[in-house]
Amino acid sequence: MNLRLGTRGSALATAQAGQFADAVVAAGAAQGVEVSVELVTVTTKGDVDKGSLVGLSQTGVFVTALREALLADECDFVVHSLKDMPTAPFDGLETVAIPEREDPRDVLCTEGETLEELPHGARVGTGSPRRAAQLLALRPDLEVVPIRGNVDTRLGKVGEELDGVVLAAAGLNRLGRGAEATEPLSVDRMVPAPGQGALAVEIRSDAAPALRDLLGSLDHADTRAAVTAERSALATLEAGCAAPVAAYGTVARGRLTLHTRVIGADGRLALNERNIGVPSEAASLGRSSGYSLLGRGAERLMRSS
Ligand SMILES: NCc1[nH]cc(CCC(=O)O)c1CC(=O)O
Repeated sequence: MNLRLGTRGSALATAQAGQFADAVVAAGAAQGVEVSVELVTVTTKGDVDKGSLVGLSQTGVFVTALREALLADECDFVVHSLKDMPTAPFDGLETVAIPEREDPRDVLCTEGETLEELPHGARVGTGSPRRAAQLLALRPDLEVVPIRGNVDTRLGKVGEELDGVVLAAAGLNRLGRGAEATEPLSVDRMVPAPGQGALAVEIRSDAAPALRDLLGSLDHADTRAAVTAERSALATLEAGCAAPVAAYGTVARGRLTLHTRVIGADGRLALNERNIGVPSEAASLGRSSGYSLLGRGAERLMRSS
């Protein structure tokens, strides 16, 4: 089977596409099918536009061009960072696999100081309202500096105009730069973005059964349940990935635990919900967590940012 995998051209996107392509080839070999995967680079509006990420990402610019290329049969499947995917389903496409999640945590990258050790008023860069608010909750004295750009650009500012940046561990690891993380921030201190560290693999709804089976074999049930709950909380809150909404689910011993956090822009007020359910009802667990937060005033808190 000769397959075309559509990917963005950024270093992170091509790294994760390449790693996933290797996994597809290995899955084929395990099933006795010879598979080759060719990467097809698609340029997205998010790669071109130099404006602020906030607002842009909400409309899923990173994702739309890949989906259009898939619908136009320029490729056979695409891989997205699940974190960047809008929660609304997309007509004509389906998520055939959510592979096992990478490290879901955010990490602080500095010249050696931990978050606690950074000097008073240190400048820490992030373009994410979720990271900014949680940073301020932990260290109200910090100056959070809005930045965007690829991982390389962000890391390059450390020791220059910034004392540190916060990035996703998964992105650094996929780029082979995990050693540049100074301190992983625990999922309780810095609750991750819904879907952080996970990938979503999409195919056309009319894809051949052999392709569907091959890619479907890479689905990881526990990851799928966890991110389904996280994203359903996000959708219930009617928040995009630029909102100060964090959600992290885990499956252990047949139970799905979901921690959802909505936090005001200055970090002084946070609402937390911790809910436990079963993986088969992940979506409803996320929904009830979202509704509880709305009932407790989450909407006003989200508007404050
Ligand atoms: N919004 C950008 C983005 N989308 C996915 C990742 C990498 C990690 C992941 O899969 O969550 C990143 C970079 C980052 O947030 O540091």
